[in-house]
Amino acid sequence: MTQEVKKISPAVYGKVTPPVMEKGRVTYCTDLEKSVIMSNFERRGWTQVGPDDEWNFYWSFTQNCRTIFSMESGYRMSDNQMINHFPNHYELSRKDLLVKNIKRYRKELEREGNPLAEKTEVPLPNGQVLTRYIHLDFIPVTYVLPADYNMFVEEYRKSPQSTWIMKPCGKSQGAGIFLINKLSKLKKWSREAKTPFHPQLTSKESYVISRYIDNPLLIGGKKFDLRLYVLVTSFRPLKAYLFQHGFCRFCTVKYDTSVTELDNMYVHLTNVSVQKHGGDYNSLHGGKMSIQNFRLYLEGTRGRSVTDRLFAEMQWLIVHSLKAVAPVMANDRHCFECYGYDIIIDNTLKPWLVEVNASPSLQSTTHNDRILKYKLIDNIVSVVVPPDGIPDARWNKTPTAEALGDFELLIDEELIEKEDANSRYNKYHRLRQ
Ligand SMILES: Nc1ncnc2c1ncn2[C@@H]1O[C@H](COP(=O)(O)OP(=O)(O)OP(=O)(O)O)[C@@H](O)[C@H]1O
Repeated sequence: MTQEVKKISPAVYGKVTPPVMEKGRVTYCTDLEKSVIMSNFERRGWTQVGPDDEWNFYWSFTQNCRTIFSMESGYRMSDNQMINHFPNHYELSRKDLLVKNIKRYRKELEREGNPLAEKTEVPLPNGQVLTRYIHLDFIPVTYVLPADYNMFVEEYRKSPQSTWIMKPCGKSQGAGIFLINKLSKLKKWSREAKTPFHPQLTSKESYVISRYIDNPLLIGGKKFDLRLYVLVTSFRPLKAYLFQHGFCRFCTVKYDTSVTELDNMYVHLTNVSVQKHGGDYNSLHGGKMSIQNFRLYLEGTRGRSVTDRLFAEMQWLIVHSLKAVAPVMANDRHCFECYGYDIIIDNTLKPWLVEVNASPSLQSTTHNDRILKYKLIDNIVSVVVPPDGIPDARWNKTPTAEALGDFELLIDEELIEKEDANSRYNKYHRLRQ
C-alpha cells in the first residue's frame, strides 16, 4: 500500500550522535498525523517531536524508514529508539518479491527433503496434470511479467479456461488491476499498454499475473476478503503475533463470473478504496464484518471443526510466509512492523494469501473501525515497548500475557528452541537414570 510521503531531508539524518534522553520522558515522532496514533501516544504521556529532534518512538512512512537506514544518512539509532518498519519490508510487501521469496523457500525445503515441501499431482479434465505443494500451496499460481512470460504461457495452456488477474507491482488500492481469460487479451494489452513489456522494465513497472480465485466463498452472494493484522517484533528468531480483530471486506455487487462482468471491479475487487465509489456502498458498516461475526457465521453454516481448521490454516500460511522472508530481512533490533494480511477464502474453505501490506490503512471508515484501529495501535505499543514504558531496542521482546492485549502469539522461535532444548535435556537425563 503506498501512502502520500512527507519527505524528510537527508540533512535531518546527518547527525550521528545518538540522542540523550531525559530520564522518564518519552518522545515520539509521526509521519502520519492520525488521531489513532497521536491520541494513543499522548495518553501514554509521550511528547511529540520532529524527525530531527530526539525521538524514542517513530511511526514513520516506509520510505522515511528506508532513508534512516540508508548508508547516506549516516544515522545510527540509539538503544532508546524504535521504529515501526523493517528497512526492507518490501521483501514481504511487494507482490513480486513475496512470490519470489515463497517460491525460493519451497525450493529450499524441497532440496532438504523436508516433508513440508511434499507435492501432489492434480489431474485436469482435459488430461493435463498440475503439480501442487500439499502443505505450502497458499498463494495462487503467480508469475512476474514480463520476466516469466514463457512460464506463464506454459501454465496457461494447461487450463486455458482459467481466469487470471494482472496486478501492477508498484501500485495499490486496486489501481491498474484487470482480469483476463484469454491469452490474446494479454497480448493485445501488451501491445496497447502505455508501457509495453520490454526487458528494460524496472521491477516497479512490472506486473504479477496470478490465477484468479474464481470460486470465492460468498456471503449473501458477495465476494469478500479478510484483513488480518500481524505484528512482527523479530525475524531471526521469528516472533510474531496475530491481532484478534480482523475483518471481512465485501464487494457491493453480487458475485458473477460471466464474461460480461469481467471488467466490473465492484464484482471482483474487495478493496474499500474501490468499493466506496460504488452506488451501493454502505457508509454505516463500510462493507465490513468483524472476524468474530464471520467465525460465528461459519460455525453456524459449516460447523465448528471446519471453521477451526480454516483459522488454523490461516495461521499456518502467515507463519510460513514470514519464514519465507525471514532469511532476507534486515533484522534490526530497533524495528517492528505491523502487516495487513489480505486473504481470500474459496468455497472449499481453503485460504489463499493475496497480499501483505507493510502500511495497512489506519483510516477509519466506521465507528467500529476507529475503535479497532485505536486498540491495534495501543496493543502494538504495549507489545514492543518494555514493561517500564521506555522504548529499548536491547529488550528481549518477550511481552507479558497482559501486555499482549488482543494479540495472540503466532510463533516465537526462541521459545520453541528453549522448549526443544528442555525436552532434549530431560530426555538425556531420563536415559541416564
Ligand atoms: N488471485 C486472486 N483471486 C481473486 N481475487 C483477487 C486475487 N488477487 C487479488 N484479488 C482481488 O483484488 C483485490 C486487490 O488485490 P491486491 O490487494 O493484491 O491489490 P492492491 O491494489 O495492491 O491492493 P492494496 O490496496 O490492498 O494494496 C483484492 O483485495 C482481491 O479482492
